Amino acid sequence: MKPIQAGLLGLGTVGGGVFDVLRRNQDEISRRAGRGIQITMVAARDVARAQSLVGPDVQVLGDASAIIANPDIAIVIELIGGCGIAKTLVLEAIAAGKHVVTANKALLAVHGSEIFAAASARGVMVAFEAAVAGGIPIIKALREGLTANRIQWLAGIINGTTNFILSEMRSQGRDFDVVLEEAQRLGYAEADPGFDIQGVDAAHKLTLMSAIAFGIPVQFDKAHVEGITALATADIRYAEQLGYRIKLLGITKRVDKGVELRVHPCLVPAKRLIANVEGAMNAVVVQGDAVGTTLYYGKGAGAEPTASAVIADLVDIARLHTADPEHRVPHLAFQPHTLADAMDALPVLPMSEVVTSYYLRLRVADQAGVLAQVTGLLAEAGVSIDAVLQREADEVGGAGSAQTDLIILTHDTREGTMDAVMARMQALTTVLAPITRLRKEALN
Ligand SMILES: NC(=O)c1ccc[n+]([C@@H]2O[C@H](COP(=O)([O-])OP(=O)(O)OC[C@H]3O[C@@H](n4cnc5c(N)ncnc54)[C@H](O)[C@@H]3O)[C@@H](O)[C@H]2O)c1
Ligand SMILES: N[C@@H](CCO)C(=O)O
Ligand code: NA
Repeated sequence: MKPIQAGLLGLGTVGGGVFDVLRRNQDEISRRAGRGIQITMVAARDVARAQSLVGPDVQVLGDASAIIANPDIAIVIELIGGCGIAKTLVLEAIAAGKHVVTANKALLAVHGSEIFAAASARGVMVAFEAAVAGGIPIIKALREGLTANRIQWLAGIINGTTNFILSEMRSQGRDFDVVLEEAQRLGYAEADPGFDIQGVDAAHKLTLMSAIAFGIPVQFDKAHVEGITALATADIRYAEQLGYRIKLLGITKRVDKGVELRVHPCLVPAKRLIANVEGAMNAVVVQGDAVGTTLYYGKGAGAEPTASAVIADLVDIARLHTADPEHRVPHLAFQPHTLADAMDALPVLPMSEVVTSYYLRLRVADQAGVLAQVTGLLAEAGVSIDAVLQREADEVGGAGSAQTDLIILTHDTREGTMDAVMARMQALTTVLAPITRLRKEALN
């Protein structure tokens, strides 16, 4: 059989990795796919540079649309990123009847409904394993491996850049900004690293996993998104003293009233495997009713780990493209006509309805009665306390300091209740700075 031809749009970190891995492992890949897979055309901004990277056998153009229009190209690999030109090109490829492989989680989390509908109508596949947790085959696992299960929840470290920053801050005491620069140099960070550190990238990935886990449409606009920019090293230290690690987690959970969809820094018991996922590594824990808890771990960013996922999608397409579209795995695992009803039955809940436990840090006046005032307000609101840690004033503010840190861990509480009680605590004259609130999850 003749090799299937692909056009690659964007020869940056991931595009370069795809090109290299496909060339290096082409024999094994074609033995698996049943035919060769060749990138015969590349679109790049800097054509001369790209041509020198890919060699003379590959045609390099500045105009991506010309590649999409080429009748020999069956698969378009979109590795430009973002929701601008990338969206136009993906829709153009679908309209031209080309299958699409993309690592672009921002595009699919925001415009997935439109893109998947267009692809289904045209009978083409949009494959996106690389968009979530890089090289970890989590889309494959959720869509196919766990298909027997009613998924109850999943939680993951799904942004390598922030996990790298948090790991280095905790274990080496390094500064946030210095580690972020290193993550950018290593090719982990998004083009706009604000997406990483503000939790947006993790929320894009979580939105896609949530849709696949529960059979609901992608609803990025309903996700609760918090990043790590407000996290203080003091909190990382206190969490450790209490037996926890702080991780930026994406959590989606099926509860009675609907689905939780949230990204925020989170205390996780230090003994959990996921608490020990360090550096740019990713991990996703999935709880299914039949299988129980499963854990997926690996490199979530970087050229070749991400290329591994892109090429897996290319192989799937090479095998499946002649199959009747109805026999392919649906984009979001569930048959598309069932998604809207499921959304009514499982609405994404506002954060005020989420029930979780909390870590609170209050900078308070070091005087008698403050602890009683604060715990009194929690008791009045019906919030039960799990642990209290009070630092010596000298440790916090230096010798003779009149301030101290009070750290409180709570049992499960509705977020709306916690918001109200925090407002009352904040109004106390003995509370001297904005209260830090982090969530805490047992993940068992
Ligand atoms: N870097 C990672 O570790 C990683 C991991 C998973 C997913 N992703 C996703 O993969 C995609 C690519 O990321 P990246 O890190 O390789 O980015 P990158 O910035 O390194 O590469 C993007 C490339 O696209 C090129 N480009 C821009 N506009 C173009 C156009 N109109 N025509 C042709 N080329 C154009 C740029 O010049 C650049 O070389 C993004 O969606 C990103 O979110 C990246
Ligand atoms: N910027 C992303 C790349 C992988 O999607 C990360 O750091 O995880
Ligand atoms: Na993946």
